[in-house]
Amino acid sequence: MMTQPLFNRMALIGVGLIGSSIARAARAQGVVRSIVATARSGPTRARVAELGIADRVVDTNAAAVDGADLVILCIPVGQCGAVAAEIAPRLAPGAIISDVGSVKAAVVKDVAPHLPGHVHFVPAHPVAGTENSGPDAGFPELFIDRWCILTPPEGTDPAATDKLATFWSAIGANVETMTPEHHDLVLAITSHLPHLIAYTIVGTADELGQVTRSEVLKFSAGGFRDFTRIAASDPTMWRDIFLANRDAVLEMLGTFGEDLSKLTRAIRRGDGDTLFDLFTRTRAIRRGIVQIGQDSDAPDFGRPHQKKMPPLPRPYMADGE
Ligand SMILES: NC(=O)C1=CN([C@@H]2O[C@H](COP(=O)(O)OP(=O)(O)OC[C@H]3O[C@@H](n4cnc5c(N)ncnc54)[C@H](O)[C@@H]3O)[C@@H](O)[C@H]2O)C=CC1
Ligand SMILES: O=C(O)C(=O)Cc1ccc(O)cc1
Repeated sequence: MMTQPLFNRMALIGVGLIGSSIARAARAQGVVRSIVATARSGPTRARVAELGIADRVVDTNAAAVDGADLVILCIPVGQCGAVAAEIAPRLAPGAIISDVGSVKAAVVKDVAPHLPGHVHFVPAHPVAGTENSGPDAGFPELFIDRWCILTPPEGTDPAATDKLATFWSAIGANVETMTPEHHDLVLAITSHLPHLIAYTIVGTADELGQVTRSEVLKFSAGGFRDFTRIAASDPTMWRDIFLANRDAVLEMLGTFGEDLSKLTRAIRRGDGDTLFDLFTRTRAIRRGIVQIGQDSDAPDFGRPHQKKMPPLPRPYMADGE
């Protein structure tokens, strides 16, 4: 019985946390025959070559996609349109073009118009990550038991979507398909707003000047410490996410603001019942999430070396297994 890679040549444009994790996981699972990688900066390309996580490192995005049957953009969402324009003339007929961006509707709008009719565009978002960036931050187990959401535009060949779903399953993810708009609404509340809150609270604490550096460290065993981890996330990536998902984030912020006002009023009035009822409900929600097992403690993501990783799934076996 032969183990057949799912793709012949995978091109990764951008080899930071996500790109390098895909490279490591895809190689570990034998899902691709070879990996070509590129990144915008020379030092990153040199580091990727040094780490040996790709078979070939090339200098330009256009050169990277030559002959690739899978191309994944692993770059900030604000860069996707320009990069699609750069690579479009060199894309091989039948290739699957995907991305890993945290926002989907804007990426579809920016990328799709540049792509030739002879390729398949299947956007994706692995809902897995950490606050760290760059090729050294990646690890092959990142996607295990995490969701990967595919948002194929209408009219996408279902066989291409299925093939990309198989790829993500092979590197450990649970795959779900939805529209880009639905994705953006859900992620606005589950991921984007929490990051905005973390950036705000850490910024506010800093501005108030009520905590010195040493006191933050000393007393950060509680919630604030978790916020500082999230608020250490990449500024370029998160600037792009908020600009690209503006409408959904603003909608969620509106609701959040109303709820915050209700809590403010309850505190001002000494209305303990309102506080207690909410905290009881949210505790049950957290316990439900943990039982479902789709999410573990977020702080652990940031310290993968301290986390006991589940075993990798067995190598991908193509037809004839
Ligand atoms: N960091 C996280 O936890 C997660 C990030 N994502 C998404 O994945 C994407 C990448 O994020 P990370 O890997 O964390 O970023 P990163 O900062 O670690 O890596 C980004 C890579 O893109 C390259 N790059 C930037 N602009 C480029 C261009 N124009 N051409 C070629 N290369 C370019 C950089 O050189 C770098 O190698 C983003 O769109 C982000 O929204 C998705 C899930 C989780
Ligand atoms: O580090 C964390 O807690 C994250 O939430 C990582 C993350 C960041 C962006 C995504 O689109 C998905 C996951």
